Amino acid sequence: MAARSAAAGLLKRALGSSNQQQVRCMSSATPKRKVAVLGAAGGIGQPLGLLMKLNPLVTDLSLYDIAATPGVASDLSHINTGAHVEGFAGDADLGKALKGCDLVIIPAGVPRKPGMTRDDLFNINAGIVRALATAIAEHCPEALVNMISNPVNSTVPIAAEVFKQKGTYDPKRLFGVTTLDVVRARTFLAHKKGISVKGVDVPVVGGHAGVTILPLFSQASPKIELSDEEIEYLTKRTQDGGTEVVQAKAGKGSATLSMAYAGALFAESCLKGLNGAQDIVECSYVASTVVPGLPYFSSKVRLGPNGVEEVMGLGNISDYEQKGLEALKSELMSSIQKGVDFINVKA
Ligand SMILES: NC(=O)c1ccc[n+]([C@@H]2O[C@H](COP(=O)([O-])OP(=O)(O)OC[C@H]3O[C@@H](n4cnc5c(N)ncnc54)[C@H](O)[C@@H]3O)[C@@H](O)[C@H]2O)c1
Ligand SMILES: O=C(O)C[C@H](O)C(=O)O
Repeated sequence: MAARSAAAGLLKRALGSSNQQQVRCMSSATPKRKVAVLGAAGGIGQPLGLLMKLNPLVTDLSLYDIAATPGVASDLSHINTGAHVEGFAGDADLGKALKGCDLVIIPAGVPRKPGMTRDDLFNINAGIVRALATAIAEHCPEALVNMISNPVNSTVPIAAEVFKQKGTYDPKRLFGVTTLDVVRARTFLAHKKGISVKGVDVPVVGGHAGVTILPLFSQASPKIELSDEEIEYLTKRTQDGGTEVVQAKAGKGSATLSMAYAGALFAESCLKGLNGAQDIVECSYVASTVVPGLPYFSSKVRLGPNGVEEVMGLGNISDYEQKGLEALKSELMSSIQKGVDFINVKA
């Protein structure tokens, strides 16, 4: 998948060659791209802002949070890469933060503590996402939206319903970010088999919570023989990856650094697609007809100038994965419905 080369690019940039980058960024061949991070002062928002500041595809970086963004923006603005950085704090500034954006990344909202499910975040995060989606519809209706805020299985339908009400909905432009599941599946597979993670890829389909996360190890590349026990272990570990971090952080939040990395990979692929690159494929949770009865589903998606150019099917999956697919349907559907109802059903 394209994310692999993007990963190499991110690392190369993070390690140096920033002067070269600046020159490339200013070349007339690179279109101007404004990217906003909403929730930019948070655990994900700050390192994600850093990674976007290092990305030569970003010409303007708009950092928004309810507070503290001027400091984060001032800090990042001293880095000698091309992106112009501005910080915006509070409701009154949200419109300015969004105006002219090509891509809006949303890691705003509360994270889990041990013992919580992602759905336990719904009551707080649903309202935050509704407010941010409303502002996007008003100020940058054509931007691509990368939704990180949990529960992703519900926050994507929430944003979609807001956009529908505002008359701006384009299913090609709204993405639930599930890249961290792919990043984990690659890492866990490589570790388990004692091979280099370079070049390892694993599609992950379904949604982004517990059993709705369905890694397809039968489609891993390179082709790797796995026993039933290994598949069971790797599947569970990928599904529980977020909980593993929540428990290790012991009350101090959930994955932030690995999420910032994954979010930056996905955002870079979106920007490359917008800029006309061919064959950029990522897994993402999008409006879908891949599984009848599930209006949103994560699968491989081909990205391009319009956002989603093609939602790809599941391909051949193993009997074990087919069982996993059956097992995720009811939970995923009820999370989707909960998001839809939050916008449409009056309490
Ligand atoms: N999709 C994924 O794979 C994935 C991975 C990790 C975390 N997450 C989710 O990302 C979210 C953020 O996690 P975090 O660790 O960065 O949390 P955090 O608490 O460290 O940061 C969240 C930030 O959002 C800000 N915020 C709150 N309301 C806002 C609003 N209305 N507008 C703008 N900003 C607002 C807060 O001020 C804070 O700075 C959580 O919901 C978490 O569950 C998703
Ligand atoms: O697990 C969480 O709550 C955060 C995120 O969804 C993750 O997968 O790390």
